[in-house]
Amino acid sequence: MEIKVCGMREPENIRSLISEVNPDWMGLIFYPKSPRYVTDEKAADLKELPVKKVGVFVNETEAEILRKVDQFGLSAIQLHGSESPDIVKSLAKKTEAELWKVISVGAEIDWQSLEDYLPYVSKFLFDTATAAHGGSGRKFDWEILKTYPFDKGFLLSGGLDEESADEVLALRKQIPQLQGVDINSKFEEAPGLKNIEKLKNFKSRLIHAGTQN
Ligand SMILES: O=C(O)c1ccccc1N[C@@H]1O[C@H](COP(=O)(O)O)[C@@H](O)[C@H]1O
Repeated sequence: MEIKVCGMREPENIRSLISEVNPDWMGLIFYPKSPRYVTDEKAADLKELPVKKVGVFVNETEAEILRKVDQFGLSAIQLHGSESPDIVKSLAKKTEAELWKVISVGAEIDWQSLEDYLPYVSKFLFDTATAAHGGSGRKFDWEILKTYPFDKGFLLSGGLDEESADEVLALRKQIPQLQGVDINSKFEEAPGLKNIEKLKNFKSRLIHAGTQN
């Protein structure tokens, strides 16, 4: 199971995250309206860190996304707005960073509407639909994912907390394309500042329980 810890910002907190939690991915939010927004001044501190970084963007221009990939040394681009397949296709021609398309889940998902993204994305990420685009701390009804029709892997997101580990593992037994989780606001002391003990606890529950089954 992959673990992405999103919404990181503070250098000391990031150092602890890398040395004590060692997640597969660390997310930096480049959406100016987010309380977890990472400014350009942080680039020098963050570029060379020994962790794969994912930039989170909401309907951002292509030029700005590509600038941030270079400036922050991003390994993946998480498109968390209403970016069309054409935008993703165009980005795919211009960067080697992985492209992840977020699908905001409300009552239903039109699976057919995801087909045009398939050639260009490394994975999908399912999050709860919210006016603020992300970071809602709310789960959606995961039952809907049992009808996921593609082989492409995806991450599960939206309000995951320490208690979610067992449920995630149970879901994975039914949906092998569920390749990991993205965790954020439920592990925070303040926006952009994570509780390292909670993260360690969640990871060990996910890994330990995963090896028992
Ligand atoms: O966290 C934010 O502020 C944010 C703002 C705009 C787009 C995405 C954002 N975060 C992403 O939201 C999901 C779920 O977060 P949560 O667990 O519900 O707090 C996660 O993918 C973050 O990358």
